[in-house]
Amino acid sequence: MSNVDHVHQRRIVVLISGSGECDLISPYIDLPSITIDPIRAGTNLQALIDALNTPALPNAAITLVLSNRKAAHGLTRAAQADPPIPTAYLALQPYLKANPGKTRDDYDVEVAKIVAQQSPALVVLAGWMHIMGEGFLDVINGDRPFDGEQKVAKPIPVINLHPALPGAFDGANAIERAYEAFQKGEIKHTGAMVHRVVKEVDRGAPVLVREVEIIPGEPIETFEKRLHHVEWEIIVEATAKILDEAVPLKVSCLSAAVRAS
Ligand SMILES: Nc1nc2c(c(=O)[nH]1)N[C@@H](CN(C=O)c1ccc(C(=O)N[C@@H](CCC(=O)O)C(=O)O)cc1)CN2
Ligand SMILES: NCC(=O)N[C@@H]1O[C@H](COP(=O)([O-])[O-])[C@@H](O)[C@H]1O
Repeated sequence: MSNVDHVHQRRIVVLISGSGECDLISPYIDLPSITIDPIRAGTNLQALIDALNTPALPNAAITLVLSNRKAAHGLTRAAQADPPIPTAYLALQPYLKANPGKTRDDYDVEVAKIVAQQSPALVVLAGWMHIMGEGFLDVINGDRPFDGEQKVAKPIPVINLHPALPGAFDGANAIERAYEAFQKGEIKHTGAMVHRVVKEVDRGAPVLVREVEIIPGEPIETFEKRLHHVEWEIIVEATAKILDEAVPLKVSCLSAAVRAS
């Protein structure tokens, strides 16, 4: 299923990073054994796109995909969705270069402005590799204006997909770090989670946590493939869960019915 008319759909904005290397990676075919960077292939965005308006993710629309990497393959995935999903690109260093005197905080506010203008019910970080500062969080929480005096009417929930268990491997490169820790006998398994986004990186309240085993002797590529499959499941389940909290389906359908009458 795809993104359909989002006039009456529950609106989602997805943030991604990534590169353009991974045309061969899809949520529904086995990850190739070749060593390409699966961390930024947009496969979790694809899982969300494919779940839209199915029983897994009913009455929902992705109204924007924003990337901080121009070559992110997720931008292609969004453009190839049916109907195409609008995309945007805004990276920190080009922004600072183009706006002398502006700061990382200004960049974070600009990201929040782009997001807030979509009036989303939910923001999903699906491989977004930029630490959000207070500039973003304060705008999204309604504590700071994003355009003149304009503030978001109520806090917009933000969730992040992270390939580790709560408190285990915060930050970037968690998959590799967990695999190495297993080889050293420091952990018996790892996992993946979706958590709420707060200022402290990867320390927001878990929304969905799923353990992933590491099999002794298996190469990292095999382990990583198994972990990504888990991620593709939990990102859809967690998105549906938080979306239902933000805009209960009965309310969303009722408003659609009223508009249609
Ligand atoms: N305030 C928060 N921002 C973000 C969170 C969060 O929980 N709170 N989650 C991250 C996602 N993430 C891990 O899940 C993560 C991504 C990136 C980094 C990081 O070190 N980023 C560097 C730049 C790295 C790069 O550009 O490749 C940085 O921002 O300077 C750590 C953790 C998303 N944001
Ligand atoms: N710290 C954040 C982080 O590591 N996020 C990770 O980026 C990948 C994105 O994959 P994708 O581009 O194929 O969706 C995912 O493995 C996700 O857990």
